[in-house]
Amino acid sequence: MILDARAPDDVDHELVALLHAWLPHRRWYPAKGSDARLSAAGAVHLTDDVRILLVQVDAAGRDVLLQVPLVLLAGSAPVGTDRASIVGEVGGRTVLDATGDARFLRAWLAAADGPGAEVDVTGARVVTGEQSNTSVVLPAPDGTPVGMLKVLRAVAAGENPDIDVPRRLVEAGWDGVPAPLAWSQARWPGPDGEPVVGYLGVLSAFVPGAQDGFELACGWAREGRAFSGPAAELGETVAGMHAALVRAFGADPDPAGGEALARALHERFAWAVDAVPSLADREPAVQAVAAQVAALPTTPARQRVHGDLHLGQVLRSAGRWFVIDFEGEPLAPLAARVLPDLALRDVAGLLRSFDYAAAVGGLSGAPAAAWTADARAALLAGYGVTDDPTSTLLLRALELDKTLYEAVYEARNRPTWAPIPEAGLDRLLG
Ligand SMILES: Nc1ncnc2c1ncn2[C@@H]1O[C@H](COP(=O)(O)OP(=O)(O)O)[C@@H](O)[C@H]1O
Ligand SMILES: O=P(O)(O)O[C@H]1O[C@H](CO)[C@@H](O[C@H]2O[C@H](CO)[C@@H](O)[C@H](O)[C@H]2O)[C@H](O)[C@H]1O
Repeated sequence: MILDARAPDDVDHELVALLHAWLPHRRWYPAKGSDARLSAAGAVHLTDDVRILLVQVDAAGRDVLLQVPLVLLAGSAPVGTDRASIVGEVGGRTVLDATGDARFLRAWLAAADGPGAEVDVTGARVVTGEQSNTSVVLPAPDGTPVGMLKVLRAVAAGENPDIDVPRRLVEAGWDGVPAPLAWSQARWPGPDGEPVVGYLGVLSAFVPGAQDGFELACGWAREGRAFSGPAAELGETVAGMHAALVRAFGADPDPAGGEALARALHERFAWAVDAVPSLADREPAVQAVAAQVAALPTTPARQRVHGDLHLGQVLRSAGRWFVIDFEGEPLAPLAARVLPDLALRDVAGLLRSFDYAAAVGGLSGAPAAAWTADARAALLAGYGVTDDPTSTLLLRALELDKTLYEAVYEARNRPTWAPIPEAGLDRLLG
């Protein structure tokens, strides 16, 4: 079923006024630190007291349509309500963030497509953490977690790789991804007023006992324990994922050689300098890497990839790795995130993650270098990357590209972590 958004009413406009104060403190708010203009683009009325507000966020250089599910309660918030979920008050009604609310979840599941799952919405638990979206654990009636609902925060018209790709991977027979169980879509007026359809969220099979790969790696780094075993298995898992992506979506030969990649690196650099002007003095070194890449007569075929693979996107359960979050880089436009790309981009993303895990795990200097070197070698061996000059250069260029992205990401979201990509640039640019 496709849910239709209604034109915004007076209550929606009042709700947006309330959100001015609440949204900037949400981890998933995409325009932190900039002076954004918020407006109501429409609302899906799930029940009389639950609505999904679609909020247009216009910030310098960024237009995002945000999904904000809200409950409007008569009277004050019930005792025990998490303070962070209280948005404010409108017309004598208390406004709550609805993502973990049984009323919202019941209505969401009733409107969703897919095989579905039997869940007890009253036992829902919102996951807190470093997220671009909001995830909710849903238990079965016996209390065992059965599904993970991801409420997408930035919504966009068209296919969503975070739903489409896992579905296709499961169809291609790959079991390294949690299977999508239910997904929901809405229709709202697009920029030219014509209706467009996009995804609101997806419920995926819950991976029991899963450990976040980043937390796991940070823990091992903190203990000074070599990560080569899990890293090698992760390399094998990613190789299996890439093979399944080719089965599902095919692959295109690369007619442009290294020039296309070099151009993309220049563009990434210009984008990064625009956001973080202090990067400008890296230009000669970035250009030198781009020039080497441009001289490559051929590069490997392009295929669908994960696009933002890092240790926070992999889960370890019962000695196996699972890959999640196929949304691509949240700071990139959707059209760019679904283009075929070099499979090595995902490998480079994981290599970057080892730098983060070492730093967050408290390692620096020679112990950090030794820990990351060991994990890197194991990942590359597990994946099957050979150390020929072309692969080495491609990986360096792709790591550089990712590090520039991270410099912008950290400046916008976690400025205290900005030294991690900064050190990465020092390493990659010599
Ligand atoms: N299917 C799942 N089973 C168990 N835990 C999951 C599942 N999917 C996600 N998670 C947990 O939720 C967190 C956030 O999920 P993710 O898809 O990365 O969201 P986001 O796009 O907001 O970053 C993950 O780090 C992981 O700990
Ligand atoms: O998981 P998301 O899709 O929200 O990805 C974004 O946020 C990530 C951080 O949560 C960010 O990843 C960077 O930090 C990680 C540690 O927190 C590290 O493991 C990654 O290597 C590093 O890139 C990701 O870049 C961003 O798109």
